[in-house]
Amino acid sequence: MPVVRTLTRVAKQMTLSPACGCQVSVMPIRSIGFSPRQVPSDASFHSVSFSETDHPRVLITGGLGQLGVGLAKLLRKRYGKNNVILSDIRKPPDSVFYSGPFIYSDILDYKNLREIVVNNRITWLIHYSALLSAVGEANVPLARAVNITGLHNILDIAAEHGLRLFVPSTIGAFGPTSPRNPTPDLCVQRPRTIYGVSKVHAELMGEYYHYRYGLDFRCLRYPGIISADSQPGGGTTDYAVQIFHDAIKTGRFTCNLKPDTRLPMMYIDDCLKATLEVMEAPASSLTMRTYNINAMSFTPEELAQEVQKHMTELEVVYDVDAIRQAIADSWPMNFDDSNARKDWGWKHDFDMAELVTTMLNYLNSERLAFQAN
Ligand SMILES: NC(=O)C1=CN([C@@H]2O[C@H](COP(=O)(O)OP(=O)(O)OC[C@H]3O[C@@H](n4cnc5c(N)ncnc54)[C@H](O)[C@@H]3O)[C@@H](O)[C@H]2O)C=CC1
Ligand SMILES: CC(=O)[C@H](N)C(=O)O
Repeated sequence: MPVVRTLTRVAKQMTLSPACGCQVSVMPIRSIGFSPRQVPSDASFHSVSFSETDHPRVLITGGLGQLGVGLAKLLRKRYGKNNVILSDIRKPPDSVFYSGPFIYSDILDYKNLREIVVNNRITWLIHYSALLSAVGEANVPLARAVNITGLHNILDIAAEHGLRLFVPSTIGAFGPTSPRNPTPDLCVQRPRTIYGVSKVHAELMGEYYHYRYGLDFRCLRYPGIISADSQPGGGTTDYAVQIFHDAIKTGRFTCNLKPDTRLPMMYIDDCLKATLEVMEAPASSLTMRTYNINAMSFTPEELAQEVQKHMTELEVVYDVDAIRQAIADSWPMNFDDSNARKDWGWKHDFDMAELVTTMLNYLNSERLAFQAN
């Protein structure tokens, strides 16, 4: 029985392969004769490995959210405009549409995804599509479909075509029984949101595909991300973006979390830098496939005080949203990212003071430009 023999060999390799994940191609899909979707073993004939091209050919899913456009800008600067394709199910604004390749892609449509990967000779896939924590709780069936079924499509396409795959996870992948201050990479993960559950599932499935099929899966657990030129998509950490907009527009901010709710946070430039760095890191430097990354940790009260150093007149009131508060109370307060710092040299640039100055400078200059027109 050759199939049984092959599987026995594969099983032996699995037991022998080091837990570090340094051997990327321990079990190529071809060696077991079927891909995760049961396609014939030669179905990946059209895949293009990174070494065959000067630059990776990158597809970003869910690219019109808070993070995708900024990441596309960074990657296009590095790899060339036409080597980075943004995709989403929404209509892009003119500024995005005319800044580089954009394509419609619904991650729930497997055939369409595969066609995009094949026709555009994609080698790296950055999977940003998701429903975040608060919107996920408001629509659990949709969150389950996009975050879990969609991820399965992504994993299969990536494994079938030999892609390097990045899937972000989050502080939301931890729950009330996790150590919260600090939260290490490896500990109990029992989140209580569909978002968190789907992200733990993504971490585990990605790592499983790595060891089982040799998928080059890379994952960072992002903290709450703060950006000036893009809006957050419905998360628990959104208050830390909204405070800046309201401070500039009205001088008054109503916070939906309690003043002493401490959460890990990061400025978007650091988040995108980390993503690029982990994607470029040699596989031999990665002792794990999923890393915490962090920059700072603060409460709404501490953030408000820092903003008030620049805008003494800012008034902050609290009107707590019970659902968001319960989520925040189950998440890490401080994130231990020592493994990322040790393995691939992760280092953040923005602390809270730098973040606040940068956000206010950006939004103020935007307001002045708007008034001048
Ligand atoms: N922004 C943050 O603070 C954090 C984000 N992350 C993760 O980073 C990734 C990107 O986050 P954001 O840009 O903030 O998210 P976002 O919510 O702003 O954007 C998500 C995008 O996914 C798209 N999408 C929804 N359903 C889709 C489908 N069926 N097919 C294709 N696209 C679909 C939406 O149209 C949207 O543009 C997500 O996976 C998120 O979980 C993780 C931790 C923190
Ligand atoms: C931290 C996240 O994953 C996101 N910003 C959310 O609050 O849901």
